[in-house]
Amino acid sequence: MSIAIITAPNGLVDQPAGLPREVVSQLVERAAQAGRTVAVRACSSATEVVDCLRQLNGNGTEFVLFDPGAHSLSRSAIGACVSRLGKPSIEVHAGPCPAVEISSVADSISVIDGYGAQGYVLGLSIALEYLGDAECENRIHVGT
Ligand SMILES: O=C1C[C@@](O)(C(=O)O)C[C@@H](O)[C@@H]1O
Repeated sequence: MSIAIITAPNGLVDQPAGLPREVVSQLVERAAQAGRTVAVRACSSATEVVDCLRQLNGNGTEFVLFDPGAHSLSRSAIGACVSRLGKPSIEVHAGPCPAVEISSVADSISVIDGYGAQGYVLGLSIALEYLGDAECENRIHVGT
């Protein structure tokens, strides 16, 4: 029932750990509207990202948004880890990212880069649509 969001160390400029509080609120609210939950993990090292990904096995996570960080070696290790998970995923980068190793990751839906923390909000919309919730959400009308 849930979407895992894993951020990398220094994934956002001027934001050493994790996502801004208002972005987390947007993510939680948007997922809740669609009857889902988000689990946001701010990692402080590539090892932690890998550990987080491993913990997603069999815990009900349906979709993964993740930032593999800057280091190319750890990026490929993280890419392999996501591939092994076998869950649909989107790689999110705050800034433009030249290397897209994730294109080789099984079940990868997309790569989002250059939208800062809002990239996760965009990623969540894509994830919810992919999981088939967008239609259900549109059945709720507030106002006219
Ligand atoms: O957008 C970026 C830049 C980056 O990809 C880099 O190569 O430095 C590292 C990512 O963690 C971050 O999200």
